[in-house]
Amino acid sequence: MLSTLYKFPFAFAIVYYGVIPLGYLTKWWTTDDKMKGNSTILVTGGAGYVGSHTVVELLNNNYSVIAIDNLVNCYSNGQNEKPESLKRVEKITGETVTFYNVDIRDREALDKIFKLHKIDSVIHFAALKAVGESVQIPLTYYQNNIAGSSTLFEVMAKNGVKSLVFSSSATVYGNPQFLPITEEHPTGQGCTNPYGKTKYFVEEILKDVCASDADWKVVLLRYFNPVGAHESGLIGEDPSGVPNNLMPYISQVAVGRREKLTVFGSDYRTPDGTGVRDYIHISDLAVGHLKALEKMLDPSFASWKAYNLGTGRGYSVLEMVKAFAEASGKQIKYELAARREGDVAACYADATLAKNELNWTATRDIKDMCKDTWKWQKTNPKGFQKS
Ligand SMILES: NC(=O)c1ccc[n+]([C@@H]2O[C@H](COP(=O)([O-])OP(=O)(O)OC[C@H]3O[C@@H](n4cnc5c(N)ncnc54)[C@H](O)[C@@H]3O)[C@@H](O)[C@H]2O)c1
Ligand SMILES: CC(=O)N[C@H]1[C@@H](OP(=O)(O)OP(=O)(O)OC[C@H]2O[C@@H](n3ccc(=O)[nH]c3=O)[C@H](O)[C@@H]2O)O[C@H](CO)[C@H](O)[C@@H]1O
Repeated sequence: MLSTLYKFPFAFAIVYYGVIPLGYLTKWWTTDDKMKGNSTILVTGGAGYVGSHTVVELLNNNYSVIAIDNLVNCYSNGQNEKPESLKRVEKITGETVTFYNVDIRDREALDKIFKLHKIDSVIHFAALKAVGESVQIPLTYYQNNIAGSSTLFEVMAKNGVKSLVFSSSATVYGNPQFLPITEEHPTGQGCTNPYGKTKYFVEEILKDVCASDADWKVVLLRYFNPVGAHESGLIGEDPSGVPNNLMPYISQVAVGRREKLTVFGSDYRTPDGTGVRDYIHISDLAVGHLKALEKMLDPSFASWKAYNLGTGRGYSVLEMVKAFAEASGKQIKYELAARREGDVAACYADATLAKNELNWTATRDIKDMCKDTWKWQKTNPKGFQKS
């Protein structure tokens, strides 16, 4: 049966998927994943903010990419349309992205993809990520992020694919007990919201999976605060509704979509009283995933390992406002307000381990982060949706 599948992927696709946009079939029919130099990577949540930027780096580095996404948090012209972010990725790279509108909780659909393609590794981004929303609808978050991840891992194991990079977050460290935060910092204890807990729980699941089967290789990447956009200005962060995070809020003030920024807290024990974070350019973050894939090919790499991805340098809210005003030439109106519940005063990484073991270090500074965000925002004031 399997050999038939590989010989006749076209027919298989029609039988199992019914109506599929012709482009995808053409891709299956004409492109042998192995024709490219590097390996084939399944990217879950590939149409999202971090996913799309990582797909650019993968394609630029000769990997073949199979992207899946259920479109819950990305813009598409229709259920059978490739998401706009991935169309833009194709424009940037000149390469085609194979895309499936699939939910990671859909075991059968996932299994078919693993059987259609010879997948070498998985980069797992797909998740719901709004902290406030996760407090309102925790079961949805546990179902999507934990049950979804566990289904994905089961399908991977069944198909003999046991190499994974997981999108984790500095949120697993909770309220920092020391700064800068190293990977040795305790995790899980201070996770105060369901979203943060899902990151911690999935990390724990993966550690157990590695302990049970020595064939698994897992890299947990703990992101600090990803910001910025691809230097082309073609892809970037596209939050729906009012942005929760600082950088997209500032850029929407600059472009005139919002009147002013509310600065949450000016009485923290930080140099100017506002919260300090380790902002990292999204393209640097994306490169970190390629370094993680390379690391897992090292014969000495076994089981799992966690790495911080940050710059190691913290910036306050007011420093970010100033840097963005300089990059955009726009005045950023703001007002000082009370602290936001759940916020910590300061959080920044010790990224030495990633430097030493992944040969990765952030290369873009705060000016690049603001310049690229502004380029994306001013050329796409409404994000990917054109009108
Ligand atoms: N952006 C950040 O600030 C940040 C920080 C730390 C960690 N992370 C993690 O990085 C990953 C990517 O984040 P992002 O900022 O790109 O978010 P995003 O929402 O832009 O991308 C996630 C993508 O996953 C898709 N998705 C969600 N649930 C799915 C499901 N069940 N099946 C298939 N697709 C699904 C969404 O449609 C979306 O396109 C997430 O796991 C997130 O928790 C993000
Ligand atoms: C509690 C919370 O949401 N945590 C998430 C948020 O971390 P952070 O809270 O670190 O990121 P953020 O961008 O929401 O906030 C950064 C800093 O800006 C401040 N700020 C933010 C928005 C605003 O309108 N005004 C303002 O002053 C905020 O108080 C903090 O000091 O985002 C991260 C990704 O980037 C992770 O997803 C975290 O889990």
